[in-house]
Amino acid sequence: MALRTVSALKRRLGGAGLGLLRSGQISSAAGRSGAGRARAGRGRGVAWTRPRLGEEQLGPTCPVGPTWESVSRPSSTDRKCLGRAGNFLPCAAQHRLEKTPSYIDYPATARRSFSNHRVIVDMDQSLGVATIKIKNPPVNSLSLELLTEFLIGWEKLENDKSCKGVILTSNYPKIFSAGLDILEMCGKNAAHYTEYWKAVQELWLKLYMSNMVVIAAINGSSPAGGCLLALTSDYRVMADNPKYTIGLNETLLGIVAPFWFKDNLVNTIGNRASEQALQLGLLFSPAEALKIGLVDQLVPEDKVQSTALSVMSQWLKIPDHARQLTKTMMRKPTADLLLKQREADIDNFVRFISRDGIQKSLHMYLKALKERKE
Ligand SMILES: CCCCC/C=C\CCCC/C=C/C(=O)SCCNC(=O)CCNC(=O)[C@H](O)C(C)(C)COP(=O)(O)OP(=O)(O)OC[C@H]1O[C@@H](n2cnc3c(N)ncnc32)[C@H](O)[C@@H]1OP(=O)(O)O
Repeated sequence: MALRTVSALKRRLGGAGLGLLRSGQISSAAGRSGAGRARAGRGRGVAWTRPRLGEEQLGPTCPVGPTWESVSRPSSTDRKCLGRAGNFLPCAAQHRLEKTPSYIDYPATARRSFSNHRVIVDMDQSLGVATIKIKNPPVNSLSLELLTEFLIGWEKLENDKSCKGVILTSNYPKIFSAGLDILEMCGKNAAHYTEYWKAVQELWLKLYMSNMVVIAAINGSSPAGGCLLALTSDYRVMADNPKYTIGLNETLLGIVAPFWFKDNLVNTIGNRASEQALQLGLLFSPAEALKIGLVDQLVPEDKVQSTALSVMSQWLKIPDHARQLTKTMMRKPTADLLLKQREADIDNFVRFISRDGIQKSLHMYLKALKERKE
């Protein structure tokens, strides 16, 4: 039976760092700027008192990420921790996550892998670099299940003190990701749309604001949400194959890229190019994408992964704290805009996507995709 909710998925995967995720709210229990990072104590950007594992610090005194405290600090009475992306989690639960056994608690060897149904994570511990391969056939659409599993994998890496960089790629050459799963936005109810949009927001916030170096190895087409996923990274290497396209093509589906998609694009390619790209729903060839700065480097198909790795090693030579603070300085204002109005953004999405006209557009787009094959 298909699992349609985060809570259902939590039950199925129970234990994999998930016990703490509240239904409908995918939460970072111990993001790098939160308690997990403090425990790791490797100064990812900011110095602070380092609590030891087992020191229960419940309530408002619990160490939280300094860079995000100002965003939406919980009241001193609500005994909750603020995670990196501004989401709340009971502090005791946060500490339980820290103690949750995972592969990072085992003796270190050069390579470790873990995977769930839709995400493969391969960690090279000697380099401190993980590769996340998206594996959601046929086209790596970003379904709720995929988003949930991705977030679980991401959280594990965030909590792994040896992991300094992540390469994002697809398990299926030719398609990096087909973007948001249209089926998640069609013919469902408001509760489902809410849950789905929360997961989309959460993944974007986590990736966009990660202290790790994130490099996208774009080995195929990457429309809409797929492009957004790539845009969260610090550097984009794309396969130089003119058959592939990348861009925020939402208007072609009769929908509108939310403001934070737009902001991420503007920060990358500038206002004028974004205005045109977004209104026309442009999908760029790799050469065009390179020209406007949507991607940073084109390489032959079989060199995408190795190039991403060598770029990663360059980025990892920069003193970590300086790079992280710089990244935060550059990106925080953009992320804050969403953090300050997450609920309103969800309401907008749910209202917009529930409209009859929008549902009709999405159905027609899906139909056209299918007919293209026939
Ligand atoms: C003003 C207020 C605004 C508030 C916000 C409001 C609105 C919300 C905005 C939401 C933002 C949305 C972002 C998105 O990401 S929407 C998704 C956009 N994605 C696309 O347009 C890509 C569509 N797909 C393709 O172009 C191609 O499939 C391909 C990725 C290039 C791969 O081509 P090919 O290898 O030829 O595969 P097929 O086309 O044959 O596809 C195989 C099956 O997969 C189904 N499919 C494809 N894409 C999706 C998708 N994104 N979601 C769900 N399903 C998808 C396709 O229909 C085929 O299914 P079938 O085998 O059953 O026929």
